[in-house]
Amino acid sequence: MKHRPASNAIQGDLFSGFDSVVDESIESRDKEVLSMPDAEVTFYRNFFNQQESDELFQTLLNEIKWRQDKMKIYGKEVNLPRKTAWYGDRNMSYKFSGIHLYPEPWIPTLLKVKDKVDEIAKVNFNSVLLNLYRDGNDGISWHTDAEPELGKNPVIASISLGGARRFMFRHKHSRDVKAEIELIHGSFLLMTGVTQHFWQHQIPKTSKYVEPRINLTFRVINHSC
Ligand SMILES: O=C(O)CCC(=O)C(=O)O
Ligand SMILES: [Fe+2]
Repeated sequence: MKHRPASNAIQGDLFSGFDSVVDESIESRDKEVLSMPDAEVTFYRNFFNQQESDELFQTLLNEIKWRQDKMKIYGKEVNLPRKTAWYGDRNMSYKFSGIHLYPEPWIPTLLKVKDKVDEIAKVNFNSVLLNLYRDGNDGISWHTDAEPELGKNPVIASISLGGARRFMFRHKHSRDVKAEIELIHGSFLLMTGVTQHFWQHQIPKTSKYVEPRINLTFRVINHSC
């Protein structure tokens, strides 16, 4: 499977409405600091090389216990438009609607990814949420990653594998302030600081043909029992 296009990692201008998109004075050639107000967002486009990314995608597709979760819309239960999974430390649980949820235990492939992500983010992540977008009908609608369990300024470390998808940001106080990046195979997007206070994000559905995509968002969940 070939996922990485030669050059169009970011389509056209990364952002509309900002003069300077990428801070080029940064130490690593592969590290791009996005110029967004009220945010700390860094993008590493070649975090994993093509071969590593291909292998990771296949292994995770086969080994993760993908679940079809449901959500309530106007009182009606419908399938989430993606498959999901949650892995993490055993001593951790997450209370949701009065019930305790426990993560699946880490598997070696996830721990390998976690080590590399921990090192760059300088965080010891204790859980990862995985999303499988089977095709363009799958997506995730506008939200922030701001559950109380994630603490005041959550660090969200997001790895993308498989078909590239648009990742859109909109400012919570002025919705016409927007940003967008294409999350390509093997890339790493790191959101820190006050980002979740000011910006929502989404992966829009698309009628264009897109390859399946796996996303991993590493998180630190403070609540434990
Ligand atoms: O798939 C992505 O890149 C984003 C997923 C996401 O925002 C989430 O799981 O909270
Ligand atoms: Fe999110």
